Amino acid sequence: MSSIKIECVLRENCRCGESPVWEGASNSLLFVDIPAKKVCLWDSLSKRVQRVAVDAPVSSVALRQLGGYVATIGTKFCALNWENQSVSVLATVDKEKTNNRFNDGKVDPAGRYFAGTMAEETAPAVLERHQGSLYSLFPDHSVKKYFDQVDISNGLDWSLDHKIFYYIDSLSYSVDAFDYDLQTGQISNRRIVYKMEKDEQIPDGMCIDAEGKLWVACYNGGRVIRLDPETGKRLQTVKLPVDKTTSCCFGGKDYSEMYVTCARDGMDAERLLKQPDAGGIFKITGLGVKGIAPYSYAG
Ligand SMILES: O=C(O)[C@H](O)[C@@H](O)[C@H](O)[C@H](O)CO
Ligand SMILES: [Zn+2]
Repeated sequence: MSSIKIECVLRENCRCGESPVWEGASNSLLFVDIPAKKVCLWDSLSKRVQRVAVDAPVSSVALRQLGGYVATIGTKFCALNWENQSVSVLATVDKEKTNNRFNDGKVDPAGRYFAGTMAEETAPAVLERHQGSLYSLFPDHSVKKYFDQVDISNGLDWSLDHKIFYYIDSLSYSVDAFDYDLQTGQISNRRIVYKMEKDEQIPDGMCIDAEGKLWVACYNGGRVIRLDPETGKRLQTVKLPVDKTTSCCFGGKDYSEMYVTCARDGMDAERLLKQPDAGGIFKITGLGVKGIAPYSYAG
């Protein structure tokens, strides 16, 4: 057995930390704090953080082949120039839904930026139902809409052979799979691969490991779980010292470390006293499995 170590590497006090992405070229972790409207870049060597403020909730961030990053800000797919901190809009969705915003997003193996929307919450997981949709931004900046009726669009990733797209609508309490056509970006044949158990609470962000197994952050469950999408079985549970674990990614040397984001919003003063690292960035080592490098947006 490997010995698992969990460490809060950055006490960022995020209201809702999300979208951790490892940037190998800079040995850094990118992430967002959605309601705080900021994108952060934590240098794992110097331990320093750079922060860029934007003008609306920023729900995901990803690498861009041209340099800089892309991010979902409000209901816009945007390019983010890190050097001069400027944002340019690539496309806008849900124009008629004024209370909507983007939520989780990730780039597919062909360089398309997938992200879904949701109604803005009045409290964690309290919102008008069925307002969200799933979209992708193609490299030519055109937008494809896949489906609507989503509650909280979350965790997404692709199988190692790129033939399956994994997706979470949080309030369905399940992890779903679709057949994926990498050439066209089409999805089909939705099915459930895992149903959350009660104490696992709300499924949130997700990533795949180098063995094709899924890691799901459990919001209010204070853990990440490892799932076998082929058998539908949970293989492992790793508990963290914070309840509101929101997302996870692999990073570090050879992608052998896992980074986990979490939230403070929705915790009362007493809970916050017991969980002083809530809103921080956690590093898990000793998992004995590696991840894969993130894909970069191709437009
Ligand atoms: O980051 C997200 O996915 C949502 O924006 C968050 O608000 C919470 O994770 C959600 O409330 C949990 O269901
Ligand atoms: Zn999320």
